[in-house]
Amino acid sequence: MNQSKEQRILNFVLQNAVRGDPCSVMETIDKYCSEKEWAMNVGDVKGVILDKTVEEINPKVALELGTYCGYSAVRIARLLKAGSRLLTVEFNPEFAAIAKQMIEFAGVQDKVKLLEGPSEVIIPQLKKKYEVDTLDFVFLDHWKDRYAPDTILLQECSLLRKGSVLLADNIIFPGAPEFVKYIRNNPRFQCRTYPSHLEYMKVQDAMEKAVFLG
Ligand SMILES: CCCNc1ncnc2c1ncn2[C@@H]1O[C@H](/C=C/CNC(=O)c2cc(-c3ccc(F)cc3)cc(O)c2O)[C@H](C)[C@H]1O
Ligand SMILES: [Mg+2]
Repeated sequence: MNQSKEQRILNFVLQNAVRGDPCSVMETIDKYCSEKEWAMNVGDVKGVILDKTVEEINPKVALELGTYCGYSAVRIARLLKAGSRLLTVEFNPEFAAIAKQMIEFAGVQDKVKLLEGPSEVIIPQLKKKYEVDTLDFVFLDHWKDRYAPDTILLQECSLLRKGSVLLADNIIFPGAPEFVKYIRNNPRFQCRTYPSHLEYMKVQDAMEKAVFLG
């Protein structure tokens, strides 16, 4: 049975990156995906916007929706201070298994908890089962039509507090029109758009930052 693209990405990292070095893992994934096979990692260009947002917030508790191969989980976790944690949600078992290996190879496994399952099931479990009070930072990068419903669900589960920051990938391409409409017209969020480029391509994309006002 021939390998999946995601397995090929992981193997390329295992054979070419430096174990325990998150930057080496990110660079190796970016190299493979820009030279060999494109994949939907946030990438090195939009990744800088993600980095700056995480560094500005310095979250104690961060949530990622849509782990995929673990690229952005490694990217976020490398910036977390001691005692901080990233909860990342992935419902595809094959991708979860690949991401787990990617996170462990990068050496950030002590900061990352990979939660396998759909976000609409996991989000309501965060308080009781995963001992979350509120979330400081949420990175949305899963199915684009799920950004808005999951943002509503986060509020319904009282997981956002005054100042919680959401950062959403792919606002232009593939686009998340329902989310943009919902969040920009919502007086409870202060929004800002960060124009950028689609990972590994010369195509316009953007990220949306939304601060919950409580
Ligand atoms: C219903 C369950 C919801 N709950 C869920 N709960 C848990 N996990 C979930 C849920 N929904 C999805 N996931 C997981 O998240 C991942 C999904 C990621 C999705 N990302 C894109 O579609 C995209 C496309 C392009 C793109 C650009 C240009 C192109 F030409 C083509 C594609 C670029 C980009 O940067 C993109 O992020 C993963 C594959 C999938 O298993
Ligand atoms: Mg994306």
